[in-house]
Amino acid sequence: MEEPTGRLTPKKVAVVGGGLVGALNACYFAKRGFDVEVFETREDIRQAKVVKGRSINLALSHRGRQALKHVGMEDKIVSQGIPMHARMIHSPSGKQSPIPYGKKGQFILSVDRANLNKELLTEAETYPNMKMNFDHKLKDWSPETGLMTFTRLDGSHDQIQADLIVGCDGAFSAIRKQFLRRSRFNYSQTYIPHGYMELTMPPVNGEFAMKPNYLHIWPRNTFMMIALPNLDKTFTCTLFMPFDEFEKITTGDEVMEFFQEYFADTIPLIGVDALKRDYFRLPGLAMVSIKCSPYHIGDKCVLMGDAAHAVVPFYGQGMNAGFEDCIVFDEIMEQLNEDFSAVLPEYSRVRVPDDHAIADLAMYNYIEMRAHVNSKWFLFRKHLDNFLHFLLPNTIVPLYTMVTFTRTRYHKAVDRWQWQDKVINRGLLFGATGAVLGGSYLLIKNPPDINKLIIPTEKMWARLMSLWTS
Ligand SMILES: Cc1cc2nc3c(=O)[nH]c(=O)nc-3n(C[C@H](O)[C@H](O)[C@H](O)COP(=O)(O)OP(=O)(O)OC[C@H]3O[C@@H](n4cnc5c(N)ncnc54)[C@H](O)[C@@H]3O)c2cc1C
Ligand SMILES: COc1ccc2c(c1)CN(c1nc(C(=O)N(C)c3cc(Cl)c(F)cc3C(=O)O)c(Cl)s1)C2
Repeated sequence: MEEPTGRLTPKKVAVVGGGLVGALNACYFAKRGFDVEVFETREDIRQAKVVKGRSINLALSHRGRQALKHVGMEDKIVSQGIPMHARMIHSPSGKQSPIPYGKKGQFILSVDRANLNKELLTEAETYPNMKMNFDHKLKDWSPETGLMTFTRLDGSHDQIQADLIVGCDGAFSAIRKQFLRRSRFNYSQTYIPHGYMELTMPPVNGEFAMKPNYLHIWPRNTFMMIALPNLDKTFTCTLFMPFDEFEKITTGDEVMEFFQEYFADTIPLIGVDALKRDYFRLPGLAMVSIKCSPYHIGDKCVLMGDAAHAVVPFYGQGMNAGFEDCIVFDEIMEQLNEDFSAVLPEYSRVRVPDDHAIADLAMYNYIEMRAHVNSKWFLFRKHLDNFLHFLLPNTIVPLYTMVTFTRTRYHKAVDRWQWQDKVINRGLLFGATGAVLGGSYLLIKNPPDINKLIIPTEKMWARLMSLWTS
């Protein structure tokens, strides 16, 4: 808009949703000099006693760190996180096997969700061209005029106009509702049959109950638990289980039977009374996968974060992907001179394939882990990945390495992984064929003395199998 002085007044950007992505996005737009207003339905969480979150802690990896770095927040957030250099796989017998995430110095971070959100809100408020509006729930908005209607706790309404509306209002986005009414808007939503429940593992004599710099995993096919460390020396354990299994456990004794069968080593660490009490504190929570396209309407509105792509957490990438949305959008703003009519369609064109790829990957990993992954298979696959990467570092890069430790576009990481899988499978096939052919040739050329062959006895097989399953 042109002021009487001829000076251009900054365009107004409304960020709807002051969660992790909204708070970070507010910093990105404010840094560019826009007049930014954040509208968040909750009260200011920095004043709240308890913050109800979807997960108490999260894994922050490269993509998320790069996004934080762009607004000068990486060092502060990393300093408040706990490095996890490896996974620690817990077998049913309680055996613990570490698998490094990569080379020395390659680690992911366990960060506290509420603290991260608070830090980002506080950083956003340091910009003079920023206005925070808590207790503002978006009820409706018009794609034609950009007029938004917010309701307050006291029942009053606010009507707000903006040049650009950025929908960061999460998986059940109110902004996205207007998209659903439009022709050629694609939308899919899948609830998975598993739910999750968080349990706390307290310190033992003031120290972590388990080794702290690991992402602890108890892979049990249908069931799985993971544990991430917190700065207060507790672990937040997240139990993943089908809802119909959650519903079968109705008494404290049944909780104990279940944990004795699947997660016996955690019982003394979480505590019997705490398990019996906390298991019934909240029901298992649902996990949904949402994909949609395009992410924009005209030059007026764009969706980012879970509002655009809610993913199941089985790659630890939801927040990292949402944070990366902010960098990608900002890079396109730079390329196209902040011309919203060009930036928004280009953002959809570039970002939709990548966010859909990570949504598919996370769902694939959920199905894979539910079906095939127990502790032995998990160990085998990760060691195989790391071995092949060691052998052919520039040819075989594990998928999780590309996803977690690089900014390789998600869809290109999937393409590369599918190519690698073909190469490995062909290699294994040729290798096996070669071994069979070579072995047969040698057997024909030099037949063995049948009397000297060691035929495994029943007892030997039993011993072998007991070793394998222990
Ligand atoms: C169990 C679990 C584990 C996870 N682990 C990881 C992990 O390890 N690593 C990772 O990267 N990601 C993880 N995630 C995903 C991550 O939590 C989300 O991707 C991330 O929170 C998305 O941030 P967001 O800001 O887009 O949405 P949200 O965090 O949902 O924030 C949306 C905000 O919008 C506000 N809002 C909603 N509706 C309105 C409205 N109508 N008007 C105004 N405001 C509104 C909400 O109050 C909220 O503050 C996990 C998720 C779950 C469920
Ligand atoms: C707070 O709640 C949650 C819930 C789930 C997750 C996280 C935090 C953090 N998560 C991470 N996943 C990866 C990963 O790439 N893969 C393939 C894995 C996937 C699963 Cl399911 C797993 F158990 C281990 C790995 C692993 O490789 O360690 C990371 Cl790397 S971090 C999953």
